[in-house]
Amino acid sequence: MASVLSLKKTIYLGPFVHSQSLAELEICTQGAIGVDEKGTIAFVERDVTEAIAVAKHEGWESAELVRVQDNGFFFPGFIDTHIHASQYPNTGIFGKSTLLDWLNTYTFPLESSLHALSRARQVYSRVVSRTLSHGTTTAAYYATVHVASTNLLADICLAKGQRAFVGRVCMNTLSPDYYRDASVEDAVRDSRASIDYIRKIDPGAELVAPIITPRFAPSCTAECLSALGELHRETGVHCQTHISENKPEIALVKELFPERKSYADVYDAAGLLTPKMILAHAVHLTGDEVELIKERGAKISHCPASNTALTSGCARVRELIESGIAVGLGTDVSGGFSPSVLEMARQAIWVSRFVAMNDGDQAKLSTEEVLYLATRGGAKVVGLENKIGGFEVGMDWDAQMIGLGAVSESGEAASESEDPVDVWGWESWDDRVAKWVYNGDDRSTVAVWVKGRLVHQTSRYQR
Ligand SMILES: O=c1[nH]c(=O)c2nc[nH]c2[nH]1
Repeated sequence: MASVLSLKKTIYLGPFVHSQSLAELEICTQGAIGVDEKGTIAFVERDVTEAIAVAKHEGWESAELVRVQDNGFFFPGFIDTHIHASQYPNTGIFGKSTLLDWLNTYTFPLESSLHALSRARQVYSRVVSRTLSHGTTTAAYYATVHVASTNLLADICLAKGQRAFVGRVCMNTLSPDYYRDASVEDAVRDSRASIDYIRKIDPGAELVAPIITPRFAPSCTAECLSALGELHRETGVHCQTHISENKPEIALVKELFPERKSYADVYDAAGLLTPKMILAHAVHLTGDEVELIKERGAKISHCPASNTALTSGCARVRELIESGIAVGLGTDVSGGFSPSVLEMARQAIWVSRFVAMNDGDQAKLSTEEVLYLATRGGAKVVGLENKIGGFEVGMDWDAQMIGLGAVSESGEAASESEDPVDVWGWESWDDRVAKWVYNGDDRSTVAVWVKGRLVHQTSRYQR
């Protein structure tokens, strides 16, 4: 990793957009954000000229200046709260399967092939580069059961400069012979080995941290879940798993854990339902489970593309948010068909509209709300809400420069660069942002920074 201390003081000039609350998006059309040598935001100025912004801050006279290009704006980096790095080659491949047959047909064979480090290097290098190019500055990754390739994913995140939680997957039952933990002891020993390694390569968890990853209740015995709960208590490391994604899965959990009141109770009994747990999906939770998750302070990753692709169901996100649970967005590659959190924001809007068709208009999520889930909401889910997700003094500069295409008077694109969004010049700023949310893609992401370090740029980016 390039040392963050080698950064230069930089002032980012031009419009910026970020969430102030679930429903409120601040759009500052003439901003100046100063970022120090450690990649931390030192000041945020609104409605200032370039000259005044520089003059106002002693010691910033020779700071580097980065100006917004192409009708664009700075936006906080996206936070993908649930992504299987190991499944990236299968993105878009799911046929007509549903969860349990999808796992056996598509997922386990691919994941098991990543025991080969050469394959793991190829897949993990690509997924980290690809997600960075879509503006994902933080990702909560599932790797595989293999310690060496899981550790390699952490190395790659660190080298490419992506903030990440990296989890070695645990699965000691109902899993194929060729891809499983042989025993509870193995699951714990190998999880611990990966935790120790990741803590060694990034001791202060500046960028990369381990995350304990029981795959889901059907693939872990009660003994295994409890042992991982104990490891969680002992190490203080975050946890991630799946919950209540599809109905046959929920029926299976009932059959496997008859002594437990609910799916959520299975995790609670194991000591895993804590404020550091990220639960993916949560499509079919009962009222009692929502209550329990809220009481325990566990968080939820909403994965709309996956839930539609695998016909799992439509999560009732408004109810989850209103119950007080922190919710973020997850691509869930490769149950989800896209590595883009911007696409998830769109998909979350669509899913909420399908819920609204049954439950009423209050279920609909707005553009502002899904952008909150993609940034500040995600930051809460991974426990970094004081560090990332918005532009505040003291937070890290995890950001993306968004560019939008301009239309010339002749009706042609004003610049040579391919841009999926046409801006005519008469739109309000709210409308520009909406056009990006509905039509933008990685071509709109001109440059990306994590902790002040430039980690991705397109050919459009000029310094
Ligand atoms: O969407 C999902 N992807 C997975 O890999 C998985 N494993 C258990 N449950 C799962 N759900």
